[in-house]
Amino acid sequence: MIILTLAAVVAVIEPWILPFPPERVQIQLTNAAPFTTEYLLGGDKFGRDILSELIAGTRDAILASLILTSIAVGLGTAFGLVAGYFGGIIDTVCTWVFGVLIAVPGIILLIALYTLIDISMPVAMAALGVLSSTGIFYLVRSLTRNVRNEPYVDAARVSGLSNLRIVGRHVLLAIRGPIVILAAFLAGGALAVSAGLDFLGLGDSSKASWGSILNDAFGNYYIAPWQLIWPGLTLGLVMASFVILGNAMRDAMEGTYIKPSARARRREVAEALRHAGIREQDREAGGSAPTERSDALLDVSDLRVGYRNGDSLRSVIRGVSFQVRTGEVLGLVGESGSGKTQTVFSALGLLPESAIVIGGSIRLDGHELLGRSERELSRFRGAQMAYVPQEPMSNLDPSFRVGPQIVEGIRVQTDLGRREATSLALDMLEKVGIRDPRRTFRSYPHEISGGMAQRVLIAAAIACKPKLLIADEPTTALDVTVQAEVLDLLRDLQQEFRMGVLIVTHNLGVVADLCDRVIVMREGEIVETGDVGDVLKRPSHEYTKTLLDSLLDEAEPKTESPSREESARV
Ligand SMILES: Nc1ncnc2c1ncn2[C@@H]1O[C@H](COP(=O)(O)OP(=O)(O)OP(=O)(O)O)[C@@H](O)[C@H]1O
Repeated sequence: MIILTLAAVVAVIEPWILPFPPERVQIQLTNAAPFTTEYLLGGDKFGRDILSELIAGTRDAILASLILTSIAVGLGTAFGLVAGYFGGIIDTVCTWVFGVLIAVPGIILLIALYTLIDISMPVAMAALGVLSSTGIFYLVRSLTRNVRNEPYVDAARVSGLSNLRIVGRHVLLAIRGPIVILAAFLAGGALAVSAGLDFLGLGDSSKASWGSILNDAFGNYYIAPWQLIWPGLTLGLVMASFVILGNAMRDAMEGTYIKPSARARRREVAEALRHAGIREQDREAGGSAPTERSDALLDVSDLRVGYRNGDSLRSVIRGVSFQVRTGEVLGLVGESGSGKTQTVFSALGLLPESAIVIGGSIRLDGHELLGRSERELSRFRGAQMAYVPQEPMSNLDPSFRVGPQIVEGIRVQTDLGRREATSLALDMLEKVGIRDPRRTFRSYPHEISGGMAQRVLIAAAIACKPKLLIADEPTTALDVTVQAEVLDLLRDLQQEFRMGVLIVTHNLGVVADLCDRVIVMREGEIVETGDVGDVLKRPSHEYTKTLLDSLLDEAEPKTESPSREESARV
């Protein structure tokens, strides 16, 4: 860091600190030894001061490094983010263009350009920057693909943030570590390349440069071998400083890159299948045309969702229909894999790209949600429907303090200024039972407990007073005492705000505690629905009885469902 700062300072104040003009020749000091004459580092074979030449070459060396690195990082990062985040055709085009760039032999091209049209150093470095952006592009693209399905990115999407903001703030911040490190290595490499070109005599011969000093010393090797030391040492020290800086940054930022979750990896595999020729969303569903109004707040009708499995389509939601009314709490229960999350993700617009909505409709307050673009959906999320996820910790962006994440969502959904949004966020934190809202507001996610993180997410979800709150297993990741507190909190808030609540759970105890009505799902279908009291007292389906039995046994709900034949007998 000290060496790099020194080099940068020398580059700026170079004209004022030169001991001698670098081109001044004193024949009597030709090959003068270092520390013996007025030339501190000695004289070169023409009688010029080596120290003055080194100082004079610093500005161009740093400039070359800056131009190449900033163009490579700027281009690679921008296109990598866009390709990785949006995928599809944008990704295909970007990957193709950068694939072509990677095949261009940069140094040979530069030598040809220098020889044929005598380009200037900044132009040469800019051209090399464009060619070097491929490494950054592929790095950023792959990191972005891993991060884009992380729960906290989904959470940002659900809170209504635009894609630009999500990419610029949440994704870029999560992946910044590796980019900074690669940029430091690129900067060192750029120095070597520019010195190498000058060494070959391709640069501006009227100006002193580190490469040309090295070249002069090399030609004079048998007479004054020590002349190689100074340019070699300067180049080596600055390049090594860049590499050490890169390593130090990697150590400092270790852990800031969030590893892809199993879910994200599963999605990537599915996405690869889609690229192998699988059709995108089936547009039979929904559409954005206005539809007839229904009394229900959320009206899901004949929803069918599937995933391509080789040549066949595997249905995971098979004709699901239900309604959530204003002020009502509806529980969605079922064994693992029964389709609860896929159902609520269909409403929230969070299904992975590989999902195919085969048919049906989901209306929120009379407005069809299926088939809408991200931009259109963001008008509904946050203000109209909000989401409380299963894993509170992974739904908070670890790079930001808790408070600004709530404020950000509020400001996107309302006209409030920063100050008012901050005060609303603090009020909400207090409302969800956080004792010291200001302290929590200023904390990073890793500084708060899981229960507190879930309270924070509930505060963020209800801040804009949504009509519908969707909670996906909101207590599963919490310990038992905290579970009860969070359920109490949800009940109180639901009554205070008169929200419709759709709560996903595999736990009939939660249903009994919180819900007015319940839907029991199995293998993508609804097998039983009704008022909680009726369903729990007189379950009509064998599978519901199995779930109830496991609850009464005080055991985990059984995940083995009765066979279809057995169910059919009921
Ligand atoms: N990306 C995907 N690709 C293929 N199949 C998927 C994908 N995501 C989910 N599924 C399948 O959809 C079905 C329903 O999954 P879903 O996550 O909705 O279940 P769930 O009832 O919410 O289970 P859990 O309680 O374990 O979260 C499962 O069989 C699952 O394997």
